[in-house]
Amino acid sequence: MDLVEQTPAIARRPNDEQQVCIRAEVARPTMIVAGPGSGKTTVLVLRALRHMLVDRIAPENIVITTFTKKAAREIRSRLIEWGEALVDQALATPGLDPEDAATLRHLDVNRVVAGTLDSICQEALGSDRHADEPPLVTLEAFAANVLLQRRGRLGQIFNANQADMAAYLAPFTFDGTPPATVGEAGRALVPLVERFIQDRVDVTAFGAANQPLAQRLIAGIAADYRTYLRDNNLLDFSSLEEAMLTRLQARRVPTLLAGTAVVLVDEYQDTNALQEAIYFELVLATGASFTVVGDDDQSLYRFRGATIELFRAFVDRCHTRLGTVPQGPLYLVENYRSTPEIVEFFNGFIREDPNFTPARIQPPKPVIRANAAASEMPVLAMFRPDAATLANDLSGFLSDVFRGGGYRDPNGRYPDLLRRAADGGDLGDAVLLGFSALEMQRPFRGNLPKPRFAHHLRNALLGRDMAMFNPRGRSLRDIEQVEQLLGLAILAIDPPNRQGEHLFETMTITNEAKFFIRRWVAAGQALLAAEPTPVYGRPLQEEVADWNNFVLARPNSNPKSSSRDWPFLDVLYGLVPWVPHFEEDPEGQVYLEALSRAAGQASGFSAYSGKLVRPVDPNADTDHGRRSILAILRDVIAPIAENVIEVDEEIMPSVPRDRLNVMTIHQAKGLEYPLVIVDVGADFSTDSPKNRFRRFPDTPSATAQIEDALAPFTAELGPLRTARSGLDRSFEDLIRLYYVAFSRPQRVLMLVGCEKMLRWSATIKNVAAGWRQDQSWAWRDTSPQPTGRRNPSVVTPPSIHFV
Ligand SMILES: Nc1ncnc2c1ncn2[C@@H]1O[C@H](COP(=O)(O)OP(=O)(O)OP(=O)(O)O)[C@@H](O)[C@H]1O
Repeated sequence: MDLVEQTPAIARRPNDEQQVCIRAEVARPTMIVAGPGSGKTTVLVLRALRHMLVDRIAPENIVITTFTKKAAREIRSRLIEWGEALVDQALATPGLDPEDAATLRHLDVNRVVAGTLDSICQEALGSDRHADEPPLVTLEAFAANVLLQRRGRLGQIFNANQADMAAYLAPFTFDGTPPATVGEAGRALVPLVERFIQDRVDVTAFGAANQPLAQRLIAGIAADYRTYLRDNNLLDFSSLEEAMLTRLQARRVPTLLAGTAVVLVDEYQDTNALQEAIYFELVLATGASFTVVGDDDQSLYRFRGATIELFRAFVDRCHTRLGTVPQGPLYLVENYRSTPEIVEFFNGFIREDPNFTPARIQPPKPVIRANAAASEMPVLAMFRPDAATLANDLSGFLSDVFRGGGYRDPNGRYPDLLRRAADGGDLGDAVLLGFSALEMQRPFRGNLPKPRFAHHLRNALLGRDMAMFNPRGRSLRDIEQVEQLLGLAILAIDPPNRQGEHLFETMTITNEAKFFIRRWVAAGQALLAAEPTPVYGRPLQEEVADWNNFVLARPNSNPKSSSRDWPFLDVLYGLVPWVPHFEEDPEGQVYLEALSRAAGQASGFSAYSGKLVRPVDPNADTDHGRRSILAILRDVIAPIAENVIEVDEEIMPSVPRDRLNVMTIHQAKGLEYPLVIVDVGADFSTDSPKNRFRRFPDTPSATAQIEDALAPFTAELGPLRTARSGLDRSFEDLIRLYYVAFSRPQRVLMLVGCEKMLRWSATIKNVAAGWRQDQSWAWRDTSPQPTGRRNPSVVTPPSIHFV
């Protein structure tokens, strides 16, 4: 079997269901519900094209929203590719009306408004300001955390009421432990405060006098924070969407959306209450037609407020809010993505646990069926005693498939040779998906972080001359080149010869931050001492010395002295040429974007806007130059050292073809690959309570607990969500997660894990490996054995072939 990507849909005739919805009336909302790979996104794209080509709706009046930037790019490229093909074909029609021909020639499909709802809100509100209005700045989560601490007075309040606050926030932290520092409290608080808006919580009732002290304090912190944002024209992601809703409710539709005639929403199952309100108001304000597509079994974003019940009740909600009964649900039942063996596997998986059934859409949607002929390639599985052995064997398998003559089952159970596509197939046709993409375990109680499977795999691949693309696998602060660049930047703006000490040593920042900053400075010093090759004849030492002259107000003939101030970004970019990894390596480019974003965010909330100011008296406490350095250290450098800056690999338009792409399952939503490897438990070698939340939770997840805590104050959502227990919802989330993973492959699905999970008497229970919530195990054949025969030592599910 060659690992070839499937032919795109446009090459074939859409199936009947798709034709039904393509012919749907424009004015009535439409709901399409269908399983994975059935063409939901394809329908949206075709529908948009039909509106442009048949209904003559201008592209800029069509809005398509999707869940990730990557999916938005995918939709845009399909629109352009298929749109151009259709236009060419139409133009070749004999006797075409000249007016129609002129319209077709001028059609610019690129003008369709396609993106995530956040990005569309950002663009619509940002481009709609009056000339005298200050620009809106959207804050990232880390900046929101910093501001909560400072402007929401979290620091003082937390320190004065630590026992109450820590106990209240404990269930909402990553591992359920009470936050010990203000930074940790901030991290637990940000999602709660965002939800106040996303879930449209009655914050007055939440913080009322009869409520627990911690709740009252949190309501106050949130109020101060919101006031600060409002007064300073700052928005976090939830207030960005809220601002859009307010405009729409007041019928002040932003110019970008004013002419909207069509609203098409992909992945509607992950919509939150605030987003639902935006869609309804946009439709009411513009009279646009409204189509949503989704799959209740693929809702993954509960932690961002996604409320599957809104999708399940779409028909009723449309009726109530829009006053019209939508068409649907319409079903798509054929899967055009995967082989029948894979479809059978994920169909079985989603129906495995009877406790999951009530969480699914009612009436149940039809079971998805494969459109392709049988491939004779079963679902594969590779289980090994430990993560290092597994990494080694998996890299050997990948090397056979993508670099060698192909992989053949040594036992001849499936006759086909598995190999890369003859026409340009490469490692980029494969993806490794897992619960997390992290390559190191989180440090626990001061222990050194231990390498995880993805880390072993990176090394094993390197050993066979192959590489990985996993920028999110490692923390920014641990990357060798990031250490060097930030070390150099600190040496440039905060040289040690200021009364014998770096300024950062005198600051009240966390010990964690200081620890990493010191490490970076040492890395920077080492690079300086190594005297790297000059760039265009300029030695690195000179670049650093010039910045030193600027910040210490020394006479300086260099152009740097000419300006009154310099954005810290210029310091970073000035040093980048001596650390070529950032320009040459795809992972390096992603890291540089994250660093630039951290520096850029400072312009929105930091004193001196993230700029380095020329000093007058560099050693005086009141000097603005000196203070501007402190602000950069506190608002840009310290957050990176505290590991709160997220790496966003979505900025890469495409992953290099010669690398194995590693992603979280969340990121893989909506995507497809010829070969998908799903990590179902490579690092689960014991039944450790610490990793139970990833495989078989014994307590409700942090997100489920936040939902429970807010339920009494969200009159509408609360009862909907809590109809199922927090623990049930945590199980549901895991089932949906792995269902999405198992339905991504086009040709081959391979599960990888630790052998101990397969023991007949295994204690490492794992939803991804067929365990049901009632502790029974689908992979274990419990039918009565003939007398005298003992149970085998390991389970061997019939539908999976172990390699
Ligand atoms: N009618 C069709 N004929 C042939 N191929 C199709 C058809 N519809 C969709 N496809 C192909 O099937 C694959 C899956 O389609 P699509 O991504 O639209 O499915 P989806 O329902 O949105 O999937 P998911 O829910 O998993 O995101 C794509 O490669 C697409 O090109």
